[in-house]
Amino acid sequence: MGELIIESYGKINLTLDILHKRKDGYHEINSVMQRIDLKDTLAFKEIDKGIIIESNNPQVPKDSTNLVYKAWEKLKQISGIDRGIHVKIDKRIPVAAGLAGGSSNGAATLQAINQLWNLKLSDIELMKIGKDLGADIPFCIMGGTALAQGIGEKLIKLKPFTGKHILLCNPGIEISTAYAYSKVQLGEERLDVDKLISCIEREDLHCVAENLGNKMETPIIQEYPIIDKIKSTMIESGALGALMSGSGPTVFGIYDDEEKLLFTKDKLKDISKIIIPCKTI
Ligand SMILES: C[C@](O)(CO)[C@H](O)COP(=O)(O)OP(=O)(O)OC[C@H]1O[C@@H](n2ccc(N)nc2=O)[C@H](O)[C@@H]1O
Ligand SMILES: Nc1ncnc2c1ncn2[C@@H]1O[C@H](COP(=O)(O)OP(=O)(O)OP(=O)(O)O)[C@@H](O)[C@H]1O
Repeated sequence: MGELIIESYGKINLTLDILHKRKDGYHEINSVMQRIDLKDTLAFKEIDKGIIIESNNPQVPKDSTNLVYKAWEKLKQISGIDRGIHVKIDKRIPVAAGLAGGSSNGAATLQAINQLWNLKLSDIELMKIGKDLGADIPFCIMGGTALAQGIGEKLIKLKPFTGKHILLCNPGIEISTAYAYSKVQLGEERLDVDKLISCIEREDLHCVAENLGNKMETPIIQEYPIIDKIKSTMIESGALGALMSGSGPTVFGIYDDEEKLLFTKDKLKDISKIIIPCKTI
């Protein structure tokens, strides 16, 4: 039996407003999410029973806490099919970095098993199933550019914002998503998400870069000032805008010019080891 290869893409949040905390502990958000071409590659092979997870990155859990495991378990339960799977994760997306690496692997697994077991579930159905495993999974299935509301599962497709030069820089700290949410100051002040959407609709890159925002950024920077240092280095070296993505700590810079991106890459070398150029897709 051959392998089924699925590419598992990361995301950035161009804007992330956090509205309030719900009774179930989750937060309502208003966020523009964007797929990037930084990806893990997952290779799936059917086996008789159980699940075996392998990865080139030792930070990736191999047990039931892996979203790949959770996706397999959920589809077994829904379909009544009890077949095994062997998954090799070639990890390139930094772990616990605000880039939805785990969620994206979970989404890829739902899509892979849907094919392997011939379940004929639509993307909408997979998104509904995925939402209970992780709030970012529905977007990882949809991809592109989208407005995400609710806990992140209510998605509205936006005009594609593709081919933009992005530089990612991760200071090598892991931040748990639950922790980042717990640090947010909930208040009346709102980010202008509509403005950002209008910039995307007009294909105005400068306008997008000027209207980036993330409610998690200030409290996380208070704890990890290096994030601010990365942002200012990007801006001083020619980025149009820079922001922490999701729950952090990865910072992304937006560029209109690849030369400036490469110049920044050089400037960041002394601050961080993880510097990744990519593009929006
Ligand atoms: C920060 C973002 O990446 C922005 O896109 C997402 O909201 C996080 O999505 P995720 O990592 O898929 O989150 P989950 O794995 O579902 O949740 C992890 C934890 O984050 C918190 N959480 C998550 C999503 C949300 N809308 N509100 C929350 O309060 C909850 O404490 C939850 O227990
Ligand atoms: N397939 C996976 N790849 C990486 N981490 C995973 C995976 N499955 C579960 N995890 C766990 O999830 C935690 C968060 O990792 P992940 O890379 O998803 O963070 P993130 O990019 O901040 O995600 P998000 O933006 O969705 O909050 C890790 O600490 C890890 O233990």
